[in-house]
Amino acid sequence: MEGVDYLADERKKTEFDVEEMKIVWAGSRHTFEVSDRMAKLVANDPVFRKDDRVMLARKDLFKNTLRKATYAWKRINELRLSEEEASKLRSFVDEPAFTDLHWGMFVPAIKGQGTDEQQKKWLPLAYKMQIIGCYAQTELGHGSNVQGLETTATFDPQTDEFVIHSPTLTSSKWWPGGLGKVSTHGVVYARLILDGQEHGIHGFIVQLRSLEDHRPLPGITVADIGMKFGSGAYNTMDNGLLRFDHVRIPRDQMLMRVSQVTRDGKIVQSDVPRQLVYGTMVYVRQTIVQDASIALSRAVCIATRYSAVRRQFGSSNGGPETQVIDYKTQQSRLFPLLASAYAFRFVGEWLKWLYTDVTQRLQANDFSTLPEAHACTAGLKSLTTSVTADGIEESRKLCGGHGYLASSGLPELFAVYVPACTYEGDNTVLMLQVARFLMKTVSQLGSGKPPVGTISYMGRIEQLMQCRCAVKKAGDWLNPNAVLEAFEARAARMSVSCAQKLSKFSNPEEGFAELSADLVEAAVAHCQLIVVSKFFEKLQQDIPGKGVKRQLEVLCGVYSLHLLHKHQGDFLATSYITPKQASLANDQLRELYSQVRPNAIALVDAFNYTDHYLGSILGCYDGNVYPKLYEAAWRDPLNDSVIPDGYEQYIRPLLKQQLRVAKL
Ligand SMILES: CCCCCCCCCCCCCC(=O)SCCNC(=O)CCNC(=O)[C@H](O)C(C)(C)COP(=O)(O)OP(=O)(O)OC[C@H]1O[C@@H](n2cnc3c(N)ncnc32)[C@H](O)[C@@H]1OP(=O)(O)O
Ligand SMILES: Cc1cc2nc3c(=O)[nH]c(=O)nc-3n(C[C@H](O)[C@H](O)[C@H](O)COP(=O)(O)OP(=O)(O)OC[C@H]3O[C@@H](n4cnc5c(N)ncnc54)[C@H](O)[C@@H]3O)c2cc1C
Repeated sequence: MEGVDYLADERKKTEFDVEEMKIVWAGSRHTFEVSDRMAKLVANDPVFRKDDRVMLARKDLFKNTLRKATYAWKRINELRLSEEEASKLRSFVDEPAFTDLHWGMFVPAIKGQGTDEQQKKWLPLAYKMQIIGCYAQTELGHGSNVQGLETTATFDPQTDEFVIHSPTLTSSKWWPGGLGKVSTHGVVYARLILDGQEHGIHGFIVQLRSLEDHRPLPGITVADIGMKFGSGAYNTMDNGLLRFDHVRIPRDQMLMRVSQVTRDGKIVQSDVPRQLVYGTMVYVRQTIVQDASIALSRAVCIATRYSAVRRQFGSSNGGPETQVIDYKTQQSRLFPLLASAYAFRFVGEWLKWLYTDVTQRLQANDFSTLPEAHACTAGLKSLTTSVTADGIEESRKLCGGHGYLASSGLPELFAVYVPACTYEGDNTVLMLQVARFLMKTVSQLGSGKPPVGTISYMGRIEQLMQCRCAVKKAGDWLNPNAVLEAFEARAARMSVSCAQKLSKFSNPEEGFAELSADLVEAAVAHCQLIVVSKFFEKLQQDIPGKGVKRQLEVLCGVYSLHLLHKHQGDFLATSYITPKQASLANDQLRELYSQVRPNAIALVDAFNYTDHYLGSILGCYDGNVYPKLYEAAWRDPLNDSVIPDGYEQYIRPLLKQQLRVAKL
């Protein structure tokens, strides 16, 4: 029935102020209002319909995306939206497109690595979309190993130009989003060669297509790399391949904030560290952490609402069956994901602050916090995307058979999201960067330079190596200090243990390679500690609204104790806790699930997602799932006719043949 709220009884159980929780989730009242306005604008505009996306063939799908992206740009200009509003509007359109790379990587690369003059020349064109750009770094042969890229940029002093060339098949650029069919320009990463000498990887602005007729410029071969995982999903994006045959660009199109090439072909290094060539990746990793909480919360919202609607078993005296959300097994799979979504939201907020802080310091030539910013963005990108990708798949299973239907929204969400574990740095490769940072920190302990920021706990290494958990009863695990010390001791001990093993190798690189699986585990422990500690820091803020802080305390407990339970092997092996204390943590966790239960629907309502954005029948706000599933089945093109196409050609002859066999 239209207008009936099938989840009304659930909403009546709520013990906190949902409207205030929406503000906490959004980050501020202002952000909430902007998001809410942009989400509704998109949801109410039929051009942004997306329920037919998974049915479209690639060409139609791609053209449809072009239509939506250009219409979104038109609306942004007509309504004179601010940068913040425009970015929100694009995210609610919820369809990967060339514009993501243009705004998300091409523009930031020029901003971060271009000189003032270069920014003045290129940014106005990019801001008006008079040129469209991509980020062309990865090649067929190398993605993770950026130093291994093969494209060359050779300076020709005669003409004052760089010659961009792809010397091998494996040097073909491969994957850049927006490159395949749309981009007119790219920031292309290549090995700089001056007078026969190599000078490492640098970024160059290269025009790829004519601004008149969109044809590739002379010497350029460009195409789409083909279909990717899933239907709909990331196939809206034209990931591309690109080859250069001695393509010439003016010298001033090398991005020269980090190093400059002079008219006579000499390289001049500025004070800026060379790692800033990787700066765009640091920026995007930080945004990916913020996006992880969005993707996970969408999946959790769908699974939570459906778990309250779905009933199986347990009817007594003809009464209703049990809501599947009441099964402890369902809660133990669902509520940690709900808590993780909130945890990632807060750590993402903090990481954005850290990134802004490091950017301001870099502008003042203070490079001291760059290694920590790299380790935090790399590690948290890796941790949050892995948990989110697994969490979306778990949410699908939490919805039983119906979760496998495209109309649940979960298969497409998974297919769109899962490459986040690979792009912007493979998650294992990134955790190894964190491990390097940790090993360096341990080796410098006692050098008189105290570790700061997220690594400051290492400054108390002696205490952390010796302390023992003081928990005596389950409720003691609600004490933030007990939880924090447990995570600090576990992380510190795992790092020190790796460092001790490493010191036995005469060749440290060999040791690092041999111990890399243990090192990744130590890095994960460190990153989980960061997330837990940022959740506790959030709770120290003034949080208004009836019961809001209390709910967040419960979720923080669920997040940290479920990690403790899942990784109890680490905590036990490092001898910080006893088996009895591990068991008490699990008892407390079960108790916390009971406290989440009456608030579960309100906790996902606080994400404030429109039905359009969720794109899921199972997750619709009113919970009226069954009639909607039934109607959606009838909308499938296979049901356009009672007798399917192909009946005469295949089914009829088959049945006839079986008849003949039966007669024999
Ligand atoms: C609104 C926004 C929307 C978002 C839009 C986007 C949507 C998303 C769409 C999808 C878009 C997908 C788009 C895409 O996918 S774009 C392509 C993304 N590609 C990658 O992420 C490649 C991954 N590989 C690397 O980053 C490097 O090559 C690594 C790091 C693995 C090694 O590298 P290398 O072999 O050179 O280094 P080293 O290990 O010898 O270390 C040397 C030193 O450098 C330091 N170091 C290393 N890296 C950094 C750094 N970054 N900042 C600061 N420092 C750094 C390091 O700590 C060490 O320091 P020290 O120990 O010597 O002191
Ligand atoms: C959807 C999508 C969009 C993309 N968009 C862009 C884009 O816009 N621009 C762009 O330039 N690139 C883009 N990429 C490329 C992406 O950045 C790379 O694929 C990514 O960095 C991983 O590199 P790789 O493919 O070389 O993986 P590989 O490094 O080949 O990884 C293969 C396996 O080897 C392991 N491995 C590799 N090195 C090590 C090591 N040192 N130690 C231990 N294990 C290791 C990895 O863990 C992984 O299991 C995109 C990729 C995808 C999937």
